[in-house]
Amino acid sequence: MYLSPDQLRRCTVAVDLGASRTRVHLKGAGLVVDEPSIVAVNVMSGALIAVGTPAERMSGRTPSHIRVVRPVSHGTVVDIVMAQRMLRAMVGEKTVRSWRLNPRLRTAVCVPHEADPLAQRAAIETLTGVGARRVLLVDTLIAAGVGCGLPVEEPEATLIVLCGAAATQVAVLSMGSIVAAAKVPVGGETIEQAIIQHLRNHHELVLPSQSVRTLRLDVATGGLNSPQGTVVHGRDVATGLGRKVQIDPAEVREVMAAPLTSLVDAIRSVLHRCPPDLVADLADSGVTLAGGSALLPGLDEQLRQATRMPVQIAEDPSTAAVNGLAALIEGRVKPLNLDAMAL
Ligand SMILES: Nc1ncnc2c1ncn2[C@@H]1O[C@H](COP(=O)(O)OP(=O)(O)OP(=O)(O)O)[C@@H](O)[C@H]1O
Repeated sequence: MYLSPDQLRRCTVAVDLGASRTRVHLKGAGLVVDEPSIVAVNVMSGALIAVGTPAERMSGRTPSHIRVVRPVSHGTVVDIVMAQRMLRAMVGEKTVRSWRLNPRLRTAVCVPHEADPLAQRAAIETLTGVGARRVLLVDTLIAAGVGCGLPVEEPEATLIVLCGAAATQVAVLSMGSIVAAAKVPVGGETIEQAIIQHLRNHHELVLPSQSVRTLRLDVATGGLNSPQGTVVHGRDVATGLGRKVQIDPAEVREVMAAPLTSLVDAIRSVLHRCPPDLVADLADSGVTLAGGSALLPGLDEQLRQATRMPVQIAEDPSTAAVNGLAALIEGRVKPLNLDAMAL
C-alpha cells in the first residue's frame, strides 16, 4: 500500500528501533533519544535498574539478580513489554504522559524491508503501548535513502547499502520504491562475534564483549598501527584465569574482512535483478553507505574495488534512517508516494 506525504506529515514522532540503538525524533524538537537499545532489570522485583548507555556498561558485569536485556533483535522488537519500558524511560514519563493525552498522536516508525506481519505488529504494539494512536510503518531503506539525501523520488536509480548491527540491507531505489533488495547477516555485531571466535580458537582467550568493541574501534581509528599491536585482556579458555595477549592488527583486519565478501555478493545479486537502464544510472551515482557499520575501516574501499563503482559514506551514516523519517514527517523532502504501510 502507498503512504501519501500528507499522512506522514501528520506524524509528530519518528522512531527507529534498532538492534543496536534506539532513536527518537520529535517534530520541532529534533533528535531527543539516541541510546543503546539495552535495559537492565532486577529479575526479583521487576524494577528497571538502567536503560541505554548505563545499561550497556553493565553488560557482562551484573550479579545474577540483574539481567541485561536487548528488546530489539535484527531490527525487530522481540520483547514488546521491555521495549515499551525502554522507550518510556528514554523519552521520559512527562513526554509519554503528554502523548497519552493527545487523541491524535501519530508516530512513524522504520521497519526492515519485507518485515513479516509479526514484526510489523510488534513495532505497532510497542508504540501504541507508549501512547501512539496511529502508527505508520516506513521501510528503513526508503527512510535511510531520504536521510542520506538521495533523490529517492526521482525516476533514476540510487543504490543504498544500510549496514546495521546484525544485518546489512542492500537496495536499488527509484521513484519512491524499492526495485530490488537483499539482506545479509553481516553487521557490526556479527563482526564482533567473528573476532571473539577467532581469539577463542587461535589464542585460547575469551574476550569480554566490551573489549572487542574497543579492539575493533582501535583498528578503525588506526590506533593499532604500532608494530607491537595491542594487548587485550581476557580469560584463558583452559585455566579460567585472567590472561593478556598481544594482537596483530593485520590479524583483526583479516577476520573483519571475511564476512564482508557476502556483502559484495548481495550487491551483485541486487544489480542482477535490476533493469539495465537503472544499473546504467548507478555508474555515476554509485553506492551510498549508511548505518553505523558503514564506518567499519576499509569497507568503502573494499566495495569500491569489488564493484568498480564509486562508493561514498553518508554524511551522518548512523542516524540516516531516523533523519530520513524526520525529513518525511516534517515535509522537508519533495512530495513522494512511498511504498509503506499505515496501520
Ligand atoms: N565508528 C564506528 N566504526 C565501526 N562500527 C561502528 C562505528 N560506530 C558504530 N558502529 C557499529 O554500528 C552498529 C550499529 O549501527 P546502527 O546504529 O546503524 O544499528 P541499528 O540501526 O541499531 O541496528 P539494525 O539496523 O541492525 O537494527 C554497531 O554494531 C556498532 O558497533
